[in-house]
Amino acid sequence: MSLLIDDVTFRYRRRRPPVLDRFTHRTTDGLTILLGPNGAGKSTLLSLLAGISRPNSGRIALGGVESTVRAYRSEVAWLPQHVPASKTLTAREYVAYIAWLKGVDRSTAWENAARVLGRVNLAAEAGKRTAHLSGGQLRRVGIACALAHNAKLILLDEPTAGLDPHQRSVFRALVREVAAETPVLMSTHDVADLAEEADTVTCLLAGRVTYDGPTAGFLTHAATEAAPGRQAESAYTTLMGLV
Ligand SMILES: Nc1ncnc2c1ncn2[C@@H]1O[C@H](COP(=O)(O)OP(=O)(O)OP(=O)(O)O)[C@@H](O)[C@H]1O
Repeated sequence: MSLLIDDVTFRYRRRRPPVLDRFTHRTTDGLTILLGPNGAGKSTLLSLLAGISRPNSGRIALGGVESTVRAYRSEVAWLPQHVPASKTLTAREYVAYIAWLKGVDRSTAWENAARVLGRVNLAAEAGKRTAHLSGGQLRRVGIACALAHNAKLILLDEPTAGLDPHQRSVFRALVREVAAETPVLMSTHDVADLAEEADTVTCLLAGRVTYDGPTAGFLTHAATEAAPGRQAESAYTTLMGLV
């Protein structure tokens, strides 16, 4: 199902320069990664796509459903950059609660929660209160929340931040598996780790697109002298005007 972002402009305050300036994009199936330096507008874009904020102009629609319509939010799963812990809810209760809020019935939400916690390697922590989990474990609870209902689009805001190297590689395998069924749009600073996994790359710089297309095309921006395994970083550096 395709996501249309048509000529979207967004500013946090009137008379301030826009954070996103006439941004247009149509997501394809599979995994799209969103790259850009700090402050480029990646989280802002994802919160617009999650239906949390509204564009000042332009439109966002998923399979023809506009982001301003209530039904849109239950079609989209969103992992924000900061996952708030709960003092009272266990990991399983937390994930089940999010699934229920997205419209899954109680017993299915409870079953789904156990299944997706297993997929993010947290089965052993399912009964622990989220406030007692480590930062990386809480992040994985957030990823589980994004998988716990039948979303038509999954948005992940820096999902690998704070994950240890083993969990990063578990996550890479998981995201490939998930993206084979449901389109995933994910912001990341892990250019080297993730760019080569992606089907599509979108580069943002100060709210404008510097590249939007297949990963193979992105990699052609690498310097000819870039070492093997460093092509993605080199392409990023070129597209961000850092050389
Ligand atoms: N709530 C807010 N109010 C005002 N300005 C904001 C707000 N949130 C973000 N901004 C500004 O919008 C711009 C884009 O921020 P955003 O968080 O979208 O960038 P980002 O690409 O996700 O950055 P990072 O890689 O550091 O997470 C920045 O200049 C930031 O200061």
